[in-house]
Amino acid sequence: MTLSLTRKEAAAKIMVGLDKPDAEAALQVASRLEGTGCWVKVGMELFYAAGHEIVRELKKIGFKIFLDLKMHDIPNTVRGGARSIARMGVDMFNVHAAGGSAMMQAAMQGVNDAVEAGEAQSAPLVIAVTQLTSTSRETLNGEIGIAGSVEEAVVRYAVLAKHAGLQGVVASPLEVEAIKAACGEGFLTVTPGIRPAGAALGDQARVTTPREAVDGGTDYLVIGRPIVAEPDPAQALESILKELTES
Ligand SMILES: O=C(O)c1cc(=O)[nH]c(=O)n1[C@@H]1O[C@H](COP(=O)(O)O)[C@@H](O)[C@H]1O
Repeated sequence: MTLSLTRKEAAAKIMVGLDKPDAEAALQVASRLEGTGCWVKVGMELFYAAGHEIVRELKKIGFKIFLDLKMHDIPNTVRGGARSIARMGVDMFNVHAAGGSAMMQAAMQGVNDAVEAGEAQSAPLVIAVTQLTSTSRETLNGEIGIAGSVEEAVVRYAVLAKHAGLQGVVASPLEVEAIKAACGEGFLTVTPGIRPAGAALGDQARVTTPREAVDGGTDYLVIGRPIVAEPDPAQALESILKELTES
């Protein structure tokens, strides 16, 4: 089914991955995206270089922020990490489902700790990375040692994340239907592995176009290089929005 979205609806689904080496480069792109209504994602490259300050700057501009640090550690460490993240006032962050349910529950506890102590005004959404979108079935079976299809592995992690109390998962758009069938429509799917027709795949293994991802029922599309590595990021975002608003 082809879903017809307004421009506002389409923009609110897009999370632009600000994968840039420093604050200056990130803010240069962000300034071009200001006012569009899209989210921004701050990942390891930018956060390890520019830390809390870049999060503050992006919030000041008015962006909703997905802090993508993919925590994966013992429960006590993740609980403390989640509390620190919640204090920063981001809207969403992620942990690895492979850390198991005690670790994921600890992330939720860390968020509650911050809210109850009055350190965070509201609780960020917490989502779990299932299988990285760069992972193919060959890698899953042959290197990581998990048998079966990628979809089976993703759904198993999604169910675990749901039972641990998380609000959603990161997966490829190819697995959204199966995740929603197993975890319910309200369980969020955040999907990288988005490539406009003809764009280079790079290291991504499980991909769809923006239109296919939306038609497949995803909640959020994470898009990095097809926007931020283009000479004109605003124009690149516009052409993706155009694709999503045409029925
Ligand atoms: O958690 C993520 O955001 C993530 C999970 C995943 O499985 N695959 C994945 O690509 N990502 C992130 O999504 C972004 C995708 O970027 P592009 O491949 O450049 O569009 C990167 O910032 C990745 O770190």
